[in-house]
Amino acid sequence: MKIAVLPGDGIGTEIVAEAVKVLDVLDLKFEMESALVGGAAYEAHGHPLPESTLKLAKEADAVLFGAVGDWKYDKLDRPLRPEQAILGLRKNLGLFANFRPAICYEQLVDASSLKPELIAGLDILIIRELTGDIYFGQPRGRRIATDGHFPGAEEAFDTMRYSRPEIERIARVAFEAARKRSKRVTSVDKNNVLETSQLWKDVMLDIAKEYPDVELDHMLVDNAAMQLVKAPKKFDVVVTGNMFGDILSDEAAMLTGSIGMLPSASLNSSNQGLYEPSHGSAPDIAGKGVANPLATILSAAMMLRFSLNQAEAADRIESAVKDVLASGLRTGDIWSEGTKRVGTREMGDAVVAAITKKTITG
Ligand SMILES: NC(=O)C1=CN([C@@H]2O[C@H](COP(=O)(O)OP(=O)(O)OC[C@H]3O[C@@H](n4cnc5c(N)ncnc54)[C@H](O)[C@@H]3O)[C@@H](O)[C@H]2O)C=CC1
Ligand SMILES: CC(C)CC(=O)C(=O)O
Ligand SMILES: [Mg+2]
Repeated sequence: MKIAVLPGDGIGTEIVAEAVKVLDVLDLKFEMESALVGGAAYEAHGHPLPESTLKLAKEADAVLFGAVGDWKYDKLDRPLRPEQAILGLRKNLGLFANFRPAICYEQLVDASSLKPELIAGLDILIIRELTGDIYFGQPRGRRIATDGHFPGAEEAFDTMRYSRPEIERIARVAFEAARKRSKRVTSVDKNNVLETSQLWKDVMLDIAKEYPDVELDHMLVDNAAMQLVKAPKKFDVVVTGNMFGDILSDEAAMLTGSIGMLPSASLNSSNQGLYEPSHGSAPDIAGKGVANPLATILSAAMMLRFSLNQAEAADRIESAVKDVLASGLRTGDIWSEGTKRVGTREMGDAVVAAITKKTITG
């Protein structure tokens, strides 16, 4: 088994180092190989997703990814921007199904700005379609106005596009996931305005016929954004398109205490996966040693469970994370009165120590 380790930029390198430390202590039989990606790869090789990095990712059984991007690359041509690396990996590996579980750990209920009764016991699974929609639709581009009325004015356009097969396969992923949970799926779209969303809803209704044991409801995305903070526990499995899922999952992260707590798994049809925290490279805190590594560590646990057939090891990581939170250690993003503030490295060390202690005491 081989894991491609792609730390990327900003806090990516800091948090992935902690996840690797945790994987190392499990003493499992796999090989890890690292490569540059994003801005780091652009600096070294002139491209955010060099052929060698893509090849490593394709050949690996799983990819552990940090984050890419920095404001300093904002003026680069789009194909050279660091974010194209993660989009390119998703597309090239066919990672169409993105799982973003928003779980509020008991120990973090008080850290949230939401009322405890709203989030205690929260366990939502956001399933985001990841290789279609406006992030990939063609044509896209910019036009210089030529009519002379607005000399130099520019028009820019992107294309929101979904095909029936793309929606069918993500629908099945959501219904299958719901079967293992509460048997409820909420499909989120904007069908009152968008053609793509009308197709999305039609296809969801069609696929629902294959799953008579699962209840399907539909919600418009603006309402869903509101309901997520009003009554989050009413949701169980949420299935939505690429852009809406991007936005709603960052919102849902705050129900768990912080964006630093939301892991993710992006899978293709052969269960090969890329595992990354839901957040970005956080240039504002990069290099300070304060980023929360738990979303990445929990993503590594998802990797063990989904792609590497190591469910027991995944349980050990998740249980260690709970122990560490119970012991009162917190990075700044989840800190609250009465808990102990620690940095990225100390948090990773604490998870390693919790795993080691459990191994020794059984
Ligand atoms: N998958 C990826 O590689 C992603 C890359 N990005 C890129 O990341 C860069 C920064 O984007 P932003 O919009 O600032 O989003 P971001 O998610 O990087 O940061 C948003 C806010 O959350 C905080 N934050 C994020 N992760 C944290 C952690 N683990 N611990 C503590 N605080 C954390 C940051 O400090 C910041 O205040 C951009 O270049 C963006 O394109 C953004 C999202 C995903
Ligand atoms: C480059 C972006 C689409 C990454 C992002 O925000 C995400 O996947 O959550
Ligand atoms: Mg995002």
